[in-house]
Amino acid sequence: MDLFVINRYKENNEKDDLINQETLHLQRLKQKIEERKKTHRKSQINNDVIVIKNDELLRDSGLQDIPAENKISEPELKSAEAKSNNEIQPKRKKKSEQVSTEFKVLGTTDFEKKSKVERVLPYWLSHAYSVSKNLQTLTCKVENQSWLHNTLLTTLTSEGVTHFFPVQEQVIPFIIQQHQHPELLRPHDICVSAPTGSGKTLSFVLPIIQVLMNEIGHHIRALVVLPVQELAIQVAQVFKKYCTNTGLRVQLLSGSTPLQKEQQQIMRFTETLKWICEIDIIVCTAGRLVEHLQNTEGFSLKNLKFLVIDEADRIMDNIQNDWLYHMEKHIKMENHTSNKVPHLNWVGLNSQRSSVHKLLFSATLSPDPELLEEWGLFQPKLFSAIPIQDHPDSNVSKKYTTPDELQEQYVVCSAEEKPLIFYYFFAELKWDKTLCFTNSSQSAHRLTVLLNIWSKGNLKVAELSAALDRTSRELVLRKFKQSEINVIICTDALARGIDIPDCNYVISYDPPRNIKTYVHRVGRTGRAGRIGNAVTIIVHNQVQMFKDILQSGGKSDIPQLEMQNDILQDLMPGYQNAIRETKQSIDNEIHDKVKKSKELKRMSKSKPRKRKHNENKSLNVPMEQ
Ligand SMILES: Nc1ncnc2c1ncn2[C@@H]1O[C@H](COP(=O)(O)OP(=O)(O)OP(=O)(O)O)[C@@H](O)[C@H]1O
Repeated sequence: MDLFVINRYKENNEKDDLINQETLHLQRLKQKIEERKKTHRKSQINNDVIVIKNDELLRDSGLQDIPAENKISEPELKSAEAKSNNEIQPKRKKKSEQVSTEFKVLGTTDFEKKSKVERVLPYWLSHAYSVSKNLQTLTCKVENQSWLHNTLLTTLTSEGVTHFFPVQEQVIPFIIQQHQHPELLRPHDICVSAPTGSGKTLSFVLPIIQVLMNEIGHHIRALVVLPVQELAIQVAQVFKKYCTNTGLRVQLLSGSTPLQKEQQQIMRFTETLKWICEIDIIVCTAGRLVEHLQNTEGFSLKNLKFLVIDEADRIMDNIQNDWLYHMEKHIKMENHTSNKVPHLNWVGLNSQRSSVHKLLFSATLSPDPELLEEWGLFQPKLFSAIPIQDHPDSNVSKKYTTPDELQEQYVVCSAEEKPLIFYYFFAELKWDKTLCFTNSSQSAHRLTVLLNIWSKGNLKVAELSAALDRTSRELVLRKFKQSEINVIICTDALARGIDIPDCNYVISYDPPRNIKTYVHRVGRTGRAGRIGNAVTIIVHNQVQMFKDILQSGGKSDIPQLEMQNDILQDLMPGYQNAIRETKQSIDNEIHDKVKKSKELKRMSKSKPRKRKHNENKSLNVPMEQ
C-alpha cells in the first residue's frame, strides 16, 4: 500500500513537474519568439523574414527530450507561431522579390564547384591557313601563274622576282579571287601573320593593283595605313614601282610634305564635278590621314575598296589610335548624306553597304579575338605561319615566329664590358652591314661618337634616331644600302618593317623591352631567305628578364655566345683612350649648343621681328585651286 501511495504520489508529483516544465518551456519559447521579433524589427533593412521552424524551436527549447505524450500539442505550437507570424506577415515579401534581393542563408553548404573554363578561339582563328616559313625551296613560279596580269608579270621579272614566297603564293590569289565574286558578295577580310622579311608587302601590293587596274575612276580606292613615316615612304615606293604602266596613281601622305602641298597633289576642283581626287591609292600614316579627313575639302573615302593596315598590332597601340574611329565615322557620314532616301532594291542595297575589304598584316599579329574585334572584320580568314593547332592548351596569343635563316644568340657581360664586346664584333670578327639598337637617342649618339673615335675612322658609323630630320635619316639609309656606311646605330624607330637589303647583323646593345620589339629588331636581318645573325648584349642582372621576354613569345632558349676575357682585356687600353676623347667631344658639342642657343636668344632680343608686308593676308588663305 505504501508502495502504491508512494507510486501514486510520485506519479502526480512527476506530472505536476512535467506540466510546470511544459509551461516553463512554452514561456521560454514565447520569449524567444518575442526576442526574435524584436531583432527582426531592428534588421528591417532587407525586410526578410525569419522563419522559425517548430522543430528548431522544440530542439532549442529541449522539448524533444520530453516523452511524446507530454509534449506541447502541435496546434498549440502552431497557434503560437501563427501569432508571431501574423505580426511579421505584412513585412513578408513576395517570392519574386525575395529572389531579387538574393537573400543568402549563411552556414549552408550549397557551394558548387565552378567548372574550369577552357580557352576557345573562334573557328577562323583556330583554323588558320598555314603559311610555310621555308624560303629556300620555292615552288611557285611567277611566270606560271595564269591569273597574274601581264603588266605585273613584266615588272616582277624586271625586279628579279622569279618565284612567289609562300605567303604571296597563298594570299595574292585569295584576295584577287574575292573580287571576282558578284558585287553583292562581300569579300572575306584577312589577317596575315608571317615572319619578318617573308614578303608581306607584295602580298597586298600586287592583288590591289591587279583588281584596281581593271576599273577607272576619280576616287580613292585603296588606303594603306602605316605606323611611321619611314615605313609609309618605303611602301609607297613599292606601290609606285609596281603601278608602272597600269594607269594607277599612288600618293604618299605622311607628314614629310606640308599638308597644303599634299592637298594640292591629291585634289582638283572642276566646274562640273566639283572636287575630284587625282589619286587611286593612298599610302599614309594614321596621324596624317586624320588631318586630311578633317581639313581637306573633297577628301572622300566613299569609294574605298581596300583598307590595308600594315604592322596592324603596332598601329592600334599608336597615340593616334582613334584614327580608325575618325575614318569609319567619315565613311558612315558620307554614305548617310549621299543616300538620304535609300531605295529598297538591288542598287539601293548595294550602295548602302560598306564593303571595304580590310587586310591586316604583321609579323607579330596576335590571334587575340578581343584585340581583333576592334577592327570589325567581316567573316575574316587568318593566314598564319604559327602552327596554332599544335598548341591548343597554350596561350597562342603570345607566340611569334622568326625566319628560319636567322641565327639568334645572346652574350652576358658586366656593364663595363659592354662597349668592349661591341667593339670586338667589328674589330676582331670584322662584322659589316650592322644595325645596332639602343634604347635612347642619347645612348645612340654617344655610342656613334665612341665607335668613330675608337676605330679612327676605319669603321663608317652613323646614327639614326628621332633626333635627326627626315632628309638626314634618308641619307643615312641610302648610304648604308650603298655600303658607304658599315654600322647604323639607331633606336626602335627603325625596328619595324624597314627593309634594308643586305643587313647582315643586328646587335641589341640594350636589351629589348618586350618580345614584339625583339622579334622586329632581329627581323631586320635574315630577310627574304638570306642568312642573318642577331646578338643581344645583356648584363648579368638582366639574364632572367631576357629569358622571360623570350618565353613570353613562346620562343625556346637561344644559344649563349661565350666571350674570352683575355680578348677583352687586350681592347681595354684603346677603349680608355677612346672614352676620354668621346667625353671631351660630347662636352664640346654641349658647349657649342649652349653657345648657339644663347646667341640666338640675344639676336631675337636685339632685333625686333619684322612683320611681312602680307603676313595678315597669308593667314587663312584659301587653298590654291
Ligand atoms: N618573291 C620574292 N622574291 C624575291 N624577293 C622578294 C620576294 N618578295 C619580297 N621580296 C623581298 O624581300 C624583302 C622583304 O620583303 P617585305 O619587306 O615585304 O617583308 P615583310 O614580310 O613585310 O617584312 P616585315 O615584317 O619586316 O615588314 C624585300 O626586300 C622584298 O623586295
